[in-house]
Amino acid sequence: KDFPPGPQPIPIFGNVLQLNLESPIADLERLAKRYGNVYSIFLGSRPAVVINGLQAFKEALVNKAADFSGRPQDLMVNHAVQVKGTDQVILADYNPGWRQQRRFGIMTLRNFGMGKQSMEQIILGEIHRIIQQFEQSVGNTINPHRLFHNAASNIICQVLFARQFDYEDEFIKFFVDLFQETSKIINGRWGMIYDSIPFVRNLPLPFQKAFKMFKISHERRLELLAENKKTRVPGKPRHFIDCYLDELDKVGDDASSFSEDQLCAFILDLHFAGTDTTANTLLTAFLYLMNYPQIQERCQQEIDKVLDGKDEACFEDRNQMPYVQAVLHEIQRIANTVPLAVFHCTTKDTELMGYSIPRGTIIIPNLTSVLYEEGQWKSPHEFNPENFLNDQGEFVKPEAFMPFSTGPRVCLGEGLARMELFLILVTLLRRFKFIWPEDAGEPDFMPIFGTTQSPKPYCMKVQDRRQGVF
Ligand code: HEM
Repeated sequence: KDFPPGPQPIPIFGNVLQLNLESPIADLERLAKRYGNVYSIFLGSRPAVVINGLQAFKEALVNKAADFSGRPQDLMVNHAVQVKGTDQVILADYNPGWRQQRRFGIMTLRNFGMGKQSMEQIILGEIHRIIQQFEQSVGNTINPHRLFHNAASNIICQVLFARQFDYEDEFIKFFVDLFQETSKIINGRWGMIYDSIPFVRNLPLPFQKAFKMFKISHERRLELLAENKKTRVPGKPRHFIDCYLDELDKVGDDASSFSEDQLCAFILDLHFAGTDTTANTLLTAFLYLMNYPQIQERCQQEIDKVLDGKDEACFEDRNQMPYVQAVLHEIQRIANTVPLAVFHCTTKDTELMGYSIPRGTIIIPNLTSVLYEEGQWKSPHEFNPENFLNDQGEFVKPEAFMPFSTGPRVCLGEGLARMELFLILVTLLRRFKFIWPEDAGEPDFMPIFGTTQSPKPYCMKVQDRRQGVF
């Protein structure tokens, strides 16, 4: 009674056959037009409520945060990722253990230099590698797909365990493949089928690949932990893993949520969440900047002016770059990198915009609906930095800008991600001009859907902006 309305489900399948599983985004938008901003769909026999638009987001994820911040526990992603009953962090339900782990994670990332010099140094160090790769491609075309994934992965690896891998290293290759492939499976066609139709779960269907890859990834993380323990000096942390082990020494694993298994899970969460998201946002950035050359050029003018006489950019410089800030935010808005956030779950019987929603209902926060919401943006459906500029040309951030979601589950790595995006973009635009190759045809801006969505593979032509100057 009073459950949100939605399309009529059919037995066994619920509504999954009525959605385009290649990308359900357009169908979800169509359903919002028909049923309103809070409506229901059935994943097999499981009810889910889709939340759309800023108002519903604020009411659910902020004002009623305690009711709407759980995580479902019986989806493919839980079965594939969870090890030995650990809670993970991303997938942990709304409970004291999750809160403890999350608080530790935020604090440790911050102390390791989130907003401080050392994190900047890690990022700038990795940028040198990216530059080297681009230098080799000057005058030619390059597919940057793997490069940005490697770079994002390497940055988070240095934070987690102070290792910077060669881009050809097996370790980095394995994890980048794992993240790219499984992020497309989890919320994609096969993940939806697994979640909706329990009797197919043991069949040899493509989702089995995700299970296998996560199992291998667990073994690799165990090896990494064992190696790290050989050189660790308690009380002298070198990176995230050491900090965690120090904390474990302090609090013990009996009465706390801290344990080595939980650490192993935490590493995967940060490595996964920190790679595919940032890399795909960067790929979207260059796809658009190449195809809007006047916007790229205006960024370069501002960058040249602000960085004049400086060797390197720093994160603080963003305050002098309103246009670059506007472009970067517009890129994140249009990229819509995590289109359905991570599914939430109600922790108790609750209400939303006049509807009753029982405890344990899957909540799908449709971030796309907010990032493209009519009435919230000057140009909701176009790539236009004016969405983030006022009449005086100053940078402004509308409330509906929430690519990192909102509420207690808001992205834990937002600070790191924002620093990476700014420094990488600014440093690369200062040094190179990126050109859409003449023979590349019309650009295809329609992303490939997944938990994180990515642009279709493309090539870029690279020109060194210093040539002719020196
Ligand atoms: C452009 C880059 C990124 C975007 C767009 C992004 C977006 C998101 C979104 C939408 C969520 C789900 C929030 C929700 O459930 O409501 C999330 C969660 C999370 N993100 Fe990010 N993220 C990015 C980068 C990162 C990085 C670099 C890290 C790691 C350092 C990270 C770590 C996490 C974690 C651990 C969570 C789970 C938080 C929790 O459940 O309490 N993310 N992110």
